[in-house]
Amino acid sequence: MSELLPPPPPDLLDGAALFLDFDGTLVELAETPDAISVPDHLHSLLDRLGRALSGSLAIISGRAISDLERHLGPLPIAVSGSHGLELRTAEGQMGPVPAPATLAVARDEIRQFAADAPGVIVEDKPASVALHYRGAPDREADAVALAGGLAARTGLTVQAGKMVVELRPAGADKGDALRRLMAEPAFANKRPVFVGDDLTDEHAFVAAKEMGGAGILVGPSRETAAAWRLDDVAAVAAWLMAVTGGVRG
Ligand SMILES: O=P(O)(O)OC[C@H]1O[C@H](O[C@H]2O[C@H](CO)[C@@H](O)[C@H](O)[C@H]2O)[C@H](O)[C@@H](O)[C@@H]1O
Repeated sequence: MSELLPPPPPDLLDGAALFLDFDGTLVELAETPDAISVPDHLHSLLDRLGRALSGSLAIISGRAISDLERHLGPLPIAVSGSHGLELRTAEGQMGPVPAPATLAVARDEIRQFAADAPGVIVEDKPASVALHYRGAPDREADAVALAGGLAARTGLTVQAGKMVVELRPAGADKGDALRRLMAEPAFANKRPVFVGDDLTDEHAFVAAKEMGGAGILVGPSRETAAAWRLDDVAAVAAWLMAVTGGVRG
């Protein structure tokens, strides 16, 4: 049970490869996907972490890589987007997995639903479509039911998140992205540490644990595969800043 999860120890990143989630971990959640504010310290923090960890640093996000770079600028580190469906390493880009034809059906029906639901937002990604109801929480049950019905009809998978349901092809998840990145030379022989807040991050917590590392849950306690916990985005930044100076790569 996660109730008693302690904060991560200061030496956790010694000999580690670090994988960071984005929304709710590096940036505060906002009313809409585009309304986030990237903290001023983030670029220098990522830069310092990358050097301290000898390059074994990656972002693994549910956002599309192009969307991440729209907010962060060109990323000089390894990155996975769309919950593991897209991956880019120093050697180049893999994916996204080809969008199945049924995704067009899901996009259409989700757009129709949103057109009649003020506050609901549709986010198109290369191989998936997300339906955000943070702006209309009373439509959660309808959104979840629509996603479930579409999944049953199209064979797509539902990815639930914070005030969002997403329809995506089965296949790679964040855990798979972590495993694939750990096979890259920059990550070889390291111990993976994944930091994340959302349900989609549980796949990566499991993968990190299986590979001899650990997960850090961000936010309130819940049932989780993570071993450590930090309270919020500010606590993540404070911990990363505090440990960066002392990391022995
Ligand atoms: O894996 P992550 O990097 O944490 O991305 C997860 C999803 O984040 C975004 O949605 C969430 O953040 C929005 C901005 O704060 C918020 O408005 C929304 O309610 C959250 O679900 C992003 O838009 C999604 O594509 C990501 O899958």
